[in-house]
Amino acid sequence: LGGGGHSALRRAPRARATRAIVALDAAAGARPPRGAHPEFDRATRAAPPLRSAKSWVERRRGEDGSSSVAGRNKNRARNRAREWERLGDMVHVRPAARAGDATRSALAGLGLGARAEELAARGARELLSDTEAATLLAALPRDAAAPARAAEGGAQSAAAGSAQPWAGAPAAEQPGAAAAQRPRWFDAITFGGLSVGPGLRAALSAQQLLAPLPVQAAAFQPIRARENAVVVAAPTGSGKTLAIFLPLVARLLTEPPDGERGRVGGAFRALVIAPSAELAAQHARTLAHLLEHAQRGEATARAARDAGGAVGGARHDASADRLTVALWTVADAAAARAARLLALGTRGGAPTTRGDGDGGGGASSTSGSAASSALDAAGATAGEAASAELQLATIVVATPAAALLRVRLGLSAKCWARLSTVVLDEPDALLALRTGGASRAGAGARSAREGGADAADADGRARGWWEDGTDGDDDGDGADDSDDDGDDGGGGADGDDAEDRAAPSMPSRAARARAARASKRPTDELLAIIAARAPGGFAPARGMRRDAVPAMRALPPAARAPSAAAAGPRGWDAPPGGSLRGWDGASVRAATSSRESARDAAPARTRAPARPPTAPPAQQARPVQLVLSSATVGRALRKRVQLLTDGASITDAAIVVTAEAEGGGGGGARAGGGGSGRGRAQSALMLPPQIAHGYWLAPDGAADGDVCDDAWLGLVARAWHAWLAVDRARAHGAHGAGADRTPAAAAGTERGTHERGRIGILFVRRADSVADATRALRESGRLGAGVRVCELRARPGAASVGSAGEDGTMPDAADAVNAMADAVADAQLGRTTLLVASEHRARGLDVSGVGLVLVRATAGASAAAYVHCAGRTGRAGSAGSALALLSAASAPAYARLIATLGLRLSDALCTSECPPEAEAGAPEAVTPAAAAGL
Ligand SMILES: Nc1ncnc2c1ncn2[C@@H]1O[C@H](COP(=O)(O)OP(=O)(O)OP(=O)(O)O)[C@@H](O)[C@H]1O
Repeated sequence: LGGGGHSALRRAPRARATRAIVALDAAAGARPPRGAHPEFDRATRAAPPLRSAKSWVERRRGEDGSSSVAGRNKNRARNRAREWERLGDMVHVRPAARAGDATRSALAGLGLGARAEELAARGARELLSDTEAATLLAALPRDAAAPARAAEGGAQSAAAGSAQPWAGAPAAEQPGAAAAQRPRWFDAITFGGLSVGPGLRAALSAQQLLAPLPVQAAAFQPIRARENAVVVAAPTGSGKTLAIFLPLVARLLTEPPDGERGRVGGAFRALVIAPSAELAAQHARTLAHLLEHAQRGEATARAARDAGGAVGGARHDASADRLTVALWTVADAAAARAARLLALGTRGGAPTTRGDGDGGGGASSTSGSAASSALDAAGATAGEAASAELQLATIVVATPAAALLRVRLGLSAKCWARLSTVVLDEPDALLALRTGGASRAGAGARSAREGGADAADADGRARGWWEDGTDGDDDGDGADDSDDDGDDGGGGADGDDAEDRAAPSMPSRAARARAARASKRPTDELLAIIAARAPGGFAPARGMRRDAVPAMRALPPAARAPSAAAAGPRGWDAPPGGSLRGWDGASVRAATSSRESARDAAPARTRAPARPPTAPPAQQARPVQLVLSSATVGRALRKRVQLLTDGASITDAAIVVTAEAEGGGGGGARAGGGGSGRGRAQSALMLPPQIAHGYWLAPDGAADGDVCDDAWLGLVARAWHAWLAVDRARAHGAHGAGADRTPAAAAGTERGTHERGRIGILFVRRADSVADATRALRESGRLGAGVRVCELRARPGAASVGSAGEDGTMPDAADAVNAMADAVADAQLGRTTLLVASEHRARGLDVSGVGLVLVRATAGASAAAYVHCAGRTGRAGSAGSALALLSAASAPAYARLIATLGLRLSDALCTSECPPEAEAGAPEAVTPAAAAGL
């Protein structure tokens, strides 16, 4: 096969490997019939011609297919890999093409001769469909993976081009060497092959998840092995959530926390930060499900072992064995009160520091000793409450502001001792990138002052691409907070909300402004604190200019420099010069450290802070793993992460896992990704290719923005009905060219057939428009009598702190999660639901069966926001439609966006008047990579 083929296969988990086999088959002469299926024709036109793969294979046959090919020409190999993957897409549309012999010879060529025989024995005269492949692959001996991994060297040599026939017998019957020759990709095609234990596998099969998706296979080992930094970049709906949680939970389940042999549960070991309460609640529920099943499975296995005396009859301490998950999405009353006092305590006073002779820190500013002691009392109580919770919770899922509020209140040093992983889900939203745009002028200026990364990022190429205020920035800017509620990642709005609830009398505008300022970049601040408090910090510096990171710069040197940490535990000593000035959270931090030192080493006010009593010796500490996951990983984000992880570049600092080839098909962002290898490996915005895109244009004069007037309601209704018609036509199999049939023609086919429920999501721009839009749509009745219209949003107060894992239950974390579950259940009963959500909260939400996304496009719409909204449909390979609702003002922006993303518009999903710009926006016109400045 040559190096290219092998490197493709080595990287390939189940689906791709299957496809590669099929592609090989086709290339070996079994050309699938053109015109057999309209989709197939489309695919063959869009994908590179089969011919090229065939000639490539033939060429390679004539050459020495040795590993040196890959070594000599990596780029070429990568290009070939892409071809394979694209070819592979076609397997879905030609499951019945006949090529049994060719398949067998392909399998034999891959060293899988016995499998080929097995296929033949089954009378398989067809190419493998995905289902067949899954069946076949599931039948493989699970344990076969172990010897292969043990003899990695052999596997690598196989992957590098020296494949030898694999006997194909079950592992037990194979000589170790033969098993070792199996290519590694082959081992990763089942969850068992990934070393996912039986408990976790039970959790997965309870959800009918039978084999890992590509990104899950790719990310498993790096995260499981606690690599310092892992970036998971894959299209929306490609399975990133489990790609991260599976290896994380697998590790937590099997490895005792650092320094605690024999103990698995309890103790805060992982922090998952999500940009919205909705997403955090969804993650908490996913984790709770995994833990519940996994631990039940483990408990059963252990009971069996106990019964057999394998563990010497020792009784397990249940609490030490159980992992639990806690959800922090809003501040609890104590934390809110403490935060209020903190704000009051620092009112009007410049942040003071330990170094200036006042060991009490920032609490001792102009507000006097009464406020200061109240602050200490409230903060200590809240801090202790949070600390106590962390003694029980193994995984905390939180929004940044909610986590920060508790962390600031002074978690005891003990809490940090076992932390091993921090997950930033949607890091670009969490880190609130500001890369240009008028509304960011102030932020840009601030960044420039701070010499931060933002100024450097704000170049022409990145501008506009990452101008993604909808994803958090707006919330971070105190003045804009009024347009949102709850706790967006951008900035601590939840803290404010909680304050309002807990202490309605509080709102001094100045204090609120200060609080907002202090939490301007809560994720940065959180990471800075973690870097300082967790014994191992983040990964060691490599050519890092620490001064470039505002939050890091504010940290005391002992906390910042891993080399310094080696000399002694991290603490809160004042930086040289005794000033913490220049860091937004300085006063709060000073107050926090004051309380800690008061607890840890009284009397604190007269002496330097003591070292945390329980911090393990620095030389034992491993760095905290940082995992980032997003469909939109671009240049600016990489730069920020580079700084946060102290890496010379993100590719050096982190293992970057992408599954772009799997999801970024012909119409998606990948269309333009054929540039440099770097651009491809770290592609920018990714939407799966099976989403059909379209738009509906409002009548002239319709307002832009979230106005719920008659014209707008009519537009929503028209788009909704048109989609229903198309979707029904598709579902009833009378689609002909599928999405390309007209709604009217399609509508005629629906009568007399069984209806399944549909789920759509309508995105409006502002969170406070959600309720209005929902009400207006309900009252207008234009969607039809049977359609339920529901808000998809966590109401402040509905989210709660809770834990799960002990009994497998999760408190009702957020209305949003329940609304999603209801919609799915209703759809199964044949009812149709339209969920209404705000763009801010689009990221990560996973409602299975969403067929339509309606995006209310505005003039300032950003590409990333569109990707995340549209990505709520077409998940895990399912079909979906994304319709933009345009006004005259927003149409040009939409057209640009479509061109930038390289999307194709579906005729059936567009109004007849197509904006000329959109028509002109051929996929090749602007490549995403170029637009993102990759
Ligand atoms: N191994 C699997 N097999 C089949 N379906 C899966 C598998 N893993 C995950 N899924 C399904 O894929 C869907 C999307 O997964 P997930 O939410 O992790 O996507 P994501 O990549 O995080 O998307 P986003 O970028 O939008 O957050 C979920 O409904 C999930 O149940």
